[in-house]
Amino acid sequence: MIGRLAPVTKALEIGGAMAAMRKTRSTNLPAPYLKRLSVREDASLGGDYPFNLPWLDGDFSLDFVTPVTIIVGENGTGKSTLIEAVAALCGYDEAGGGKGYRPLDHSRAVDRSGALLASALRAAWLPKVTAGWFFRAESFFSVARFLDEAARDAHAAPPDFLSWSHGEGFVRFFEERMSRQGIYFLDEPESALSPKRQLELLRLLHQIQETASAQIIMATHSPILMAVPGARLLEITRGGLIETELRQTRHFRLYQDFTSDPEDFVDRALRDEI
Ligand SMILES: Nc1ncnc2c1ncn2[C@@H]1O[C@H](COP(=O)(O)OP(=O)(O)OP(=O)(O)O)[C@@H](O)[C@H]1O
Repeated sequence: MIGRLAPVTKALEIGGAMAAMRKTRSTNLPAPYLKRLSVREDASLGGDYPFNLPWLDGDFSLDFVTPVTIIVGENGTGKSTLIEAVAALCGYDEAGGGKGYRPLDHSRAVDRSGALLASALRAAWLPKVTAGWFFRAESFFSVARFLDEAARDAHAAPPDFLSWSHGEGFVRFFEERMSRQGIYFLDEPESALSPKRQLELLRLLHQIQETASAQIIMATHSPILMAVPGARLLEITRGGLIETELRQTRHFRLYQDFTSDPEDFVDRALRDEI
């Protein structure tokens, strides 16, 4: 009797798992889901920040053609503002978190520039996905605390990302969240990660790029994270966003210069010759 029931139980378990997976997937189409970003015809550009960013004009548009899109550029070129704006346009709080999460106290002057810029933009989807996350290193701790409190309120086990080191907590968080279908925004995720931990994130991003199981839009200064095979690398400059390659980025060339002869590099840097 047991022998006959076991396969039935197994089949039920597999059926249950598949049903659960189907429940968390809203589409069988591959990423990218957000296909295009463009400026609304009725947007009034110019004037004050963020509408005066040098690359933003009426013709600005950005096509997403790969599951993983990586945005690079110098400090102050507008990467964070752009990521915040796209995240806000997709329904995320510009302070970071999941949809509907308001983990930060917005009464205390959190910058609204991303949401402001979102009002000038239009998004085209195929299909529109509603799951995902906006990861910002600076708000990770309040988000993690919020997740623990929300789990406790629901009498569930808290995810407890904070009882790990910063880097370990970040990587655990990425592994847990980004294994699900959705759109994920990452703003400089390397900030708490050692180069070795960045490799763990690189592997995860590579898997997402290969399987097209989620869409990632990430701003980074890390040459390791820029190196996801197959991902589209865009450099943000005053003139706009241009497609580039890892070895052409200033970040890569600078690190290459440094590692090939650190003493000479530092010497030149101290004389302000780099
Ligand atoms: N609230 C604000 N008011 C006015 N200017 C701002 C404001 N926030 C940012 N800026 C300016 O807008 C530009 C873009 O800022 P942003 O933070 O998006 O750059 P970034 O490329 O993400 O830089 P980083 O690499 O340092 O994170 C910068 O010149 C910055 O000084």
